[in-house]
Amino acid sequence: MSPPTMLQQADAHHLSLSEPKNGPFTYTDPLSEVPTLSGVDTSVDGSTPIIDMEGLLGPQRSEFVKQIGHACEKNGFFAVKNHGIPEMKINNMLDTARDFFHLPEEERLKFRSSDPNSIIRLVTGFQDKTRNIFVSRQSLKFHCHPVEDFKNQWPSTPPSFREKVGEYCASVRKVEVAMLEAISESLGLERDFIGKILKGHYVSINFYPACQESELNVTFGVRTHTDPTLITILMQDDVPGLQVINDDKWIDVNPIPNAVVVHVGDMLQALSNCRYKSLLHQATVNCEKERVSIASFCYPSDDAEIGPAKKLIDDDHPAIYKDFTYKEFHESMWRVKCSTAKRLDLFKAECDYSPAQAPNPAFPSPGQPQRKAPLSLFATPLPVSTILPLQSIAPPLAKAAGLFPFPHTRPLHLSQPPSTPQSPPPTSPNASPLTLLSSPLLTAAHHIEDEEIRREAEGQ
Ligand SMILES: O=C(O)CCC(=O)C(=O)O
Ligand SMILES: [Fe+2]
Repeated sequence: MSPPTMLQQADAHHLSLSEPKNGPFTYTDPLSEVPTLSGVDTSVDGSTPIIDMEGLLGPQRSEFVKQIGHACEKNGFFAVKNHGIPEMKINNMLDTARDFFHLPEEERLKFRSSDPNSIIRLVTGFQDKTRNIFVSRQSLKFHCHPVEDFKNQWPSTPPSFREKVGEYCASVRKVEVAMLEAISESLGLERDFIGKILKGHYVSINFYPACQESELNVTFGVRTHTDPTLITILMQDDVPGLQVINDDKWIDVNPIPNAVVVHVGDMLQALSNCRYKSLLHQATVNCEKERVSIASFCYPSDDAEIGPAKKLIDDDHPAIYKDFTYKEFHESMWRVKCSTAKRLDLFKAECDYSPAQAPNPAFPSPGQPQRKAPLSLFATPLPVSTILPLQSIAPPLAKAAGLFPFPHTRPLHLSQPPSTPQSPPPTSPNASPLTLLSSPLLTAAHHIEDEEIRREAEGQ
């Protein structure tokens, strides 16, 4: 018998770590709760607002700015055509991404890292045993602005990786800058208002293998989350998979050839004083075809002040958030356990909790022992992957948080109950966000598992 591969070894370790325990389960996150398998409306074509970026360069600019503002406010996302990224660069990027994920696993595993601050890291699929969900996305995440500062740390195989990825990243950066200018203007702010705090750009190459059936309940490509960004620019190949919440419905955002999709992220929600809401989205997997998407996350500099823009605050629109720095937000994201749709709540004006009070497994303070990286973060834990017609829940938690205007919530149900049911405590609609925080009573195994789930959910 051949020796186990690195992934199989890591998987064995993962399974031993993540056996569900009976300890107190203080963390409830309906957004990543078990999805429903039916009863979800998906949209008809035509529900994706499409912006022609060329319009921003012409005499009708203000009209296009208005369209962008409307799409951010009403939908939280829009597609952009004529963005100026040459088709060849897009195809090269998608091909290179596929080539990378078709490399032997040893080659890919060179990039695994437990450090959320590392320049580059590989994250693979995992099983959330508590909820009996398999999350199939594998992703290579890396910093890329300016390209020259980072590309030496990117893969040298496939041999064209650095060149092709560098070309795409440099082009997509121009779109980000142009979009942030238009978005600033759409809020009535100076054109460079958001650009002035813009710092990096981080890419996640997402690879969703084609799935087969297994006995697990549900497979997600990536679970419901918001992105911790100003905006995210997503390029999809031709395989559908992206779904977003819109008007209380999950809708498919099917690929439009050569168009990118722009999402509102958490930082823009804060800056805009909640006028633009961070987009809840997820990705499904496909039975027959693998899928690739390229997410470009643009984020502010560490010391950037991210409160609501002063111009957007008045008696009718009091500040919903305090001023905080991106560094504080980013650290709290790893420090505090809560769903991605709740993490901004810790910075709400009325919230007197300091995220710095929570222990931080990812950034230990001096004297706090460094947690060993859960191998499961990097392992593809299952030889099989599931595919069921995946749909997900409407997010009652987001409704409770006042984030999204859901007139009703859908029931949570499964075609069959999870094999290891674990009931979270009931969440009252008026519960303070702090009821979702981690508890020191949480067992180590839960800690690791939730940490892992959160990393995955954050689109990080
Ligand atoms: O692949 C997709 O369509 C979504 C990916 C995503 O949400 C992310 O990388 O944050
Ligand atoms: Fe995302």
